[in-house]
Amino acid sequence: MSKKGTIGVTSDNIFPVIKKFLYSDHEIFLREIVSNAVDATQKLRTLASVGEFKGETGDLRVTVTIDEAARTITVSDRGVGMTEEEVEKYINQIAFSSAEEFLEKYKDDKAAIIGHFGLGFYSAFMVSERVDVITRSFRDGAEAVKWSCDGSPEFTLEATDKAERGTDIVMHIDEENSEFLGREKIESLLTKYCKFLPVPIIFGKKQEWKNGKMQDTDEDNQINDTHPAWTKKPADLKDEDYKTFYRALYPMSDEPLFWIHLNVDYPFNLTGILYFPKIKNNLELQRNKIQLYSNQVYVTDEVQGIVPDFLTLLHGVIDSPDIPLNVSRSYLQSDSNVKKISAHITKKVADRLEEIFKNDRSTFEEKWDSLRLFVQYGMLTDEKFYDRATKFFLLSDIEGHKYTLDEYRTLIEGVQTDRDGQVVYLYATDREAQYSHVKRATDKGYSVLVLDGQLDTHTVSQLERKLEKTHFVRVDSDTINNLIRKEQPSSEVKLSDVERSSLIKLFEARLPREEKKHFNVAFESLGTEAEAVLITQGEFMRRMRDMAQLQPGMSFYGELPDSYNLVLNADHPLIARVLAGEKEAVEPSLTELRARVAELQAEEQKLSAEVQGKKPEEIPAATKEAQENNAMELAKTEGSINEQLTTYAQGNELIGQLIDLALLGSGLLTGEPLAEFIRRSQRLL
Ligand SMILES: Nc1ncnc2c1ncn2[C@@H]1O[C@H](COP(=O)(O)OP(=O)(O)OP(=O)(O)O)[C@@H](O)[C@H]1O
Repeated sequence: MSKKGTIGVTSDNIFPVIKKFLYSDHEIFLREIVSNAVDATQKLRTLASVGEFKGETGDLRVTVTIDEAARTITVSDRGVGMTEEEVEKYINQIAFSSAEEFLEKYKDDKAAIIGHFGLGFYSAFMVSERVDVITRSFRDGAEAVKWSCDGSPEFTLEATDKAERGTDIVMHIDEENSEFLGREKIESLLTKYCKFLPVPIIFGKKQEWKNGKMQDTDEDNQINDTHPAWTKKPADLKDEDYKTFYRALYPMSDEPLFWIHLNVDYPFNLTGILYFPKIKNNLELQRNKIQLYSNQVYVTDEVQGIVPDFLTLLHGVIDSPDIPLNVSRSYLQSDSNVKKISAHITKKVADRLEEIFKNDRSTFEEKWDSLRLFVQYGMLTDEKFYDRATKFFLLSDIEGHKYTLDEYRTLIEGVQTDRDGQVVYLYATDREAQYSHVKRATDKGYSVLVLDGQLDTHTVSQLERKLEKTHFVRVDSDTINNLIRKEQPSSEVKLSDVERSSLIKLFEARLPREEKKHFNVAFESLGTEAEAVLITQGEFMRRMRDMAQLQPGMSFYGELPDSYNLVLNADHPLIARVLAGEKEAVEPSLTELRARVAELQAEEQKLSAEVQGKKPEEIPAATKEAQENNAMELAKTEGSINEQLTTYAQGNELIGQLIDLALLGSGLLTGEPLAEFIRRSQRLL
């Protein structure tokens, strides 16, 4: 028997297309050819188990060999093999037409196909100038045949000698792809794609270092673990087995925190193990660690679109023959199986966390810091996950105690409800820098949370939206009496208008002048025991700015300067001392100017009364002019007062010292201003 033929092609020659196709992904040929060998082996096992094959199955292994001199890679199996008719049918017709169909379908979208599955046998032509298939069917009396094709649509098919059942695929590697003739290259590809195939894959012998070089030992070099942990029953696995498997997947990683063994067979098939890694404070670095398999064949480690975004932070393996692989990612997301799979995994992950929380809260709390970012990300991006996570999401207070949302509410409700019935959650983002504010709050009997994570700003907004009558306020956003506003109004500030405006000028004169910071002087009556001067930063603007840093489209807030309040405690003796000093040193020379200001202000009021209710055109020109002149003189006189106050303030160390103490109390005094503060303090001492 010897035969020549032409593969039934519609297009002239699709081989050049195959060669170019997926140029950067030529390596997948090895996965395709080895998994065909594994399929053929599995089929034989099945036939043997149902009694259709009665002979000896023998050692069912797949071997991969390289012959550098002959420039070939051979993949051999002892599976079902093919008869001549089967070669005609499967290799010439089915394999060819499916390759052609595949190319036609995805010629514009090839990069988007998951793991580039489906090209099958013909992917061998991406790297070969000729491919031989030497095969003998398992059927009694079947004769061996050799099919050979050099990449043109012509092939030959002839009888050949082959003692054993099974198939050898011999790929004659072309010049361009010589790299695939290297042992290390092939070993690394086999490790990537075939590490967990269910039939032993043997690639040469294990090597050892001997007489100054690497030499073969007698032991076969088996690439794969045919029974990876995820294919076993959870009941048969110990914690150590899960950890060992994790190390096999990610040799350099820290130990995982927890894991989930997935095992579903209805309404779709899915197995796998997902691990919770320690997530450091950077979301991006953690992605793409989940490996996707289809019946133990590695497909891809890019699982976006298959699992919700936040789950891509997990590590591990998902194996599902029900995820359609030869489709584009955009199609995937709308596939109903994929949607179900995605929802199922989300639920399992939440259930598992809840279970650990309930059964072993102390371990859960211990690991919470490494879990928190993941849980928050899930809550923020997945409503269903949010609902489930509210049972185990934890808030940490300044002392490190951890509470669920419900527990915390119960704890603070009594003391921290304001006059409008809002429960106020106080928090610090930096317990060191905000220490003095934290202390004031805890001294007052308030609880303070620590929210210093990458996603906390978003979480705060989410909780305010989700929880009723809930308001989050950072400890330094107002003075202690105003953080949580109660029934009794805070006591009145007893300062005259002139005193107020003098103090504003005096302090403004010494406030730091920075482009990115804006200070506003305010007054409060905080009692003689409280600080003389302190700095607060309004919650709303600060939060908007924090958000702007994390979210594109909010850059408007990001560009605004940081806005702070410098709060002067009118009750404090040091403020009284500043005023007294100013009154003694500056006021005498201001007497005339102050009197003039009073006159001008009275005049201004009189003129305003005259024009009140009149349209601009009804106001006499003389009145308008008088108003303008009056305003100009007022500004000028006030300017002179301010000048003198400023000059005085600049030479007054007490004011400088008070401001610096307030900056220090909010962690805002650094660099040269801090050095100057130290020098001044020494002088004063
Ligand atoms: N090593 C082998 N032993 C026996 N039959 C084989 C072997 N390799 C390929 N075949 C036959 O050739 C057919 C076509 O192979 P091809 O890889 O193109 O497609 P497939 O395996 O059916 O699908 P896939 O696209 O998932 O690889 C197979 O279905 C099988 O019948």
